[in-house]
Amino acid sequence: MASLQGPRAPLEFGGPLGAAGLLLLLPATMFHLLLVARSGPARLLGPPPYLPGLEVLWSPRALLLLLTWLGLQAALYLLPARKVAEGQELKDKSRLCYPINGFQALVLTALLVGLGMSIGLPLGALPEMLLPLAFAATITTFIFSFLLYMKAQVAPASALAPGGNSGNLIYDFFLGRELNPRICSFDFKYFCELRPGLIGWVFINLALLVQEAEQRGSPSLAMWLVNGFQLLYVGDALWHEEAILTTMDITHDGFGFMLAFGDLAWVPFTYSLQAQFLLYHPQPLGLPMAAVICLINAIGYYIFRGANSQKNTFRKNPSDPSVSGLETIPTATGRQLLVSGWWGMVRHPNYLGDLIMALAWSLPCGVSHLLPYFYVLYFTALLVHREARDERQCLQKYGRAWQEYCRRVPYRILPYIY
Ligand SMILES: NC(=O)C1=CN([C@@H]2O[C@H](COP(=O)(O)OP(=O)(O)OC[C@H]3O[C@@H](n4cnc5c(N)ncnc54)[C@H](OP(=O)(O)O)[C@@H]3O)[C@@H](O)[C@H]2O)C=CC1
Ligand SMILES: CC(C)CCC[C@@H](C)[C@H]1CC=C2C3=C(CC[C@@]21C)[C@@]1(C)CC[C@H](O)C[C@@H]1CC3
Repeated sequence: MASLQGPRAPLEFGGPLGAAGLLLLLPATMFHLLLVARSGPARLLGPPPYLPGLEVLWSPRALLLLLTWLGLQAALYLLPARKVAEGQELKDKSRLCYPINGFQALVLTALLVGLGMSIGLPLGALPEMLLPLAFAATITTFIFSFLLYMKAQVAPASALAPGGNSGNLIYDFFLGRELNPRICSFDFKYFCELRPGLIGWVFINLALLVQEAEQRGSPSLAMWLVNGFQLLYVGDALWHEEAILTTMDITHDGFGFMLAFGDLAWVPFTYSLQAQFLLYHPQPLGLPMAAVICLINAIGYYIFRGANSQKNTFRKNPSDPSVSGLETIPTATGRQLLVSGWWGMVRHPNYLGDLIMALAWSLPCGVSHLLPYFYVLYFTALLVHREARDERQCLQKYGRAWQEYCRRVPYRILPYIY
């Protein structure tokens, strides 16, 4: 049976009040963005054009489509995988196994959607359904998070996350109580983190591109760039799926409303904001500017992938020739910290690359509106907050060695600035 964590576990996200605020603010922001993106003025900070009633938001067809999508992704998750990876060691010294077949799921989904389109699947009709789909996803994640909360009631104490077990219902519902909720070998958090939302984002983008082609004869260059960049990002995440097993989402955070809503609603419906904006507000983009934006995305991707791969290779095999020459700091845990290469430049080079890419995704939308830059603003806040959380956890894990790392590499994300 689940027991509550010790009284000293620090509360995050502003405690119960912050969690309650975010429970309302996150869905409200998502609907605001969806409504504003299709409005004429498209003002991020202005009021929404109208407040949709239940007859606009609720659609059994949208719910059915969402459930079919989740079912399809779950079926693809259960297909034989090219590899089964082991996760980090758990409190009880065991390790869970995870199928590595996310990229396969993306390719098979693309084939199925392609096949569907060839026999008349109206993908271009999807943009009109985004509001009811987002509403269905919101209701589904509230119900899902409640079920996850209830499941944690009967989980053994060793299965609980370090946070999310404060005893406060709202806080624990938001953060998530159980670390790796599973039914048999089906891992809900791992499944949600990379599959339905991330792959859904790509296909929502594609639907917006198809709709633009139907409306204007062909997709705009700006729409191609946004689709291409974000497909690269999602394809990369699924190709390197195993890397997710060492992220704080999998190793530290419980699975509750924050991640369930983030994965299943926030990612597909707000990360596709640039493509939504472009459908309703076409932007001229010349080839020279497009080339500059491609270069910015390439630089961002180079840093992001270089940093992530360097750390992942080092963590898997420190004597790999590509990392064995790097300078390191030993820690009391037996693990080492890289202090040269990408990780000697700033303490989170992968975040820097990710932020540069975020900028490249918004630039095709021009500079006439702030709305398409919402992702850059939100993502900066998310990564600054995430960096602080990671820093706290690393200080706890590595103590003096972490302090030494901070002394040797003083900047967190942006060299000489932050
Ligand atoms: N698009 C989006 O919405 C989001 C994208 N991301 C992206 O996902 C990726 C993963 O991010 P995230 O999980 O936050 O964190 P990181 O991949 O940056 O992992 C942080 C961990 O890396 C290890 N580490 C830190 N410094 C060093 C060092 N010098 N040498 C060796 N290991 C070190 C530590 O863990 P240990 O020592 O235990 O290995 C630390 O806890 C990033 O590229 C990020 O940009 C993240 C969040 C949201
Ligand atoms: C809006 C909420 C307050 C927070 C929601 C957070 C989630 C949207 C993100 C938490 C960590 C994420 C990661 C990714 C996507 C966004 C979420 C789920 C990636 C899968 C994106 C692709 C990268 O290559 C890996 C990322 C891991 C973390």
